Amino acid sequence: MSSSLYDDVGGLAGLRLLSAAFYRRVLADELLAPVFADFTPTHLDHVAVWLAEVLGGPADFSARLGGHQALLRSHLGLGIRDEHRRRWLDLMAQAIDEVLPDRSELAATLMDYFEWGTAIAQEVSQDPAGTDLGRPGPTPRWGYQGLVH
Ligand code: HEM
Repeated sequence: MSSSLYDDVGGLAGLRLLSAAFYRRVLADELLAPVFADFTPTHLDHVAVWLAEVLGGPADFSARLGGHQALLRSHLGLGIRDEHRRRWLDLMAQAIDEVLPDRSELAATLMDYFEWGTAIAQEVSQDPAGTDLGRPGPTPRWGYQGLVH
């Protein structure tokens, strides 16, 4: 109960498995594959490192991958539509089901984060590449009670 989401998903190894299960689905999906046309395997690893930081693990995305600012910038210009976001969430729910321990509170909490985070990604994606995002603040942290900060 007092453990972090990071521990409960199995740390970075668990998040890599989740990321791989998710992108296997994304790249086979006719709606999302074109959005991810520039996908590279580093993307998979970067998503795992981002999630580790958000879920209470090491702050490596901030330390070596550009932090919150870089995460937001990755989505500029993508023009994500509602149906893209819904499909993204469907595929993530399937990936969670496939690779994470069978714990409904953990899955529900992760999906709360993904509902919140995908809305931000969609909003940012309407702005063109190169838009100045100002100072977005530190990487958000998510726990069993929702947004920590
Ligand atoms: C909580 C929600 C999300 C998280 C945590 C997330 C995470 C990330 C991360 C970490 C990157 C950078 C990858 C890298 O550095 O290589 C990225 C890029 C990207 N994201 Fe997201 N993302 C989210 C939502 C979405 C949604 C809803 C879409 C579209 C439906 C999307 C589409 C993309 C695309 C197309 C890229 C660039 C791909 C590439 O560089 O090959 N993301 N995302």
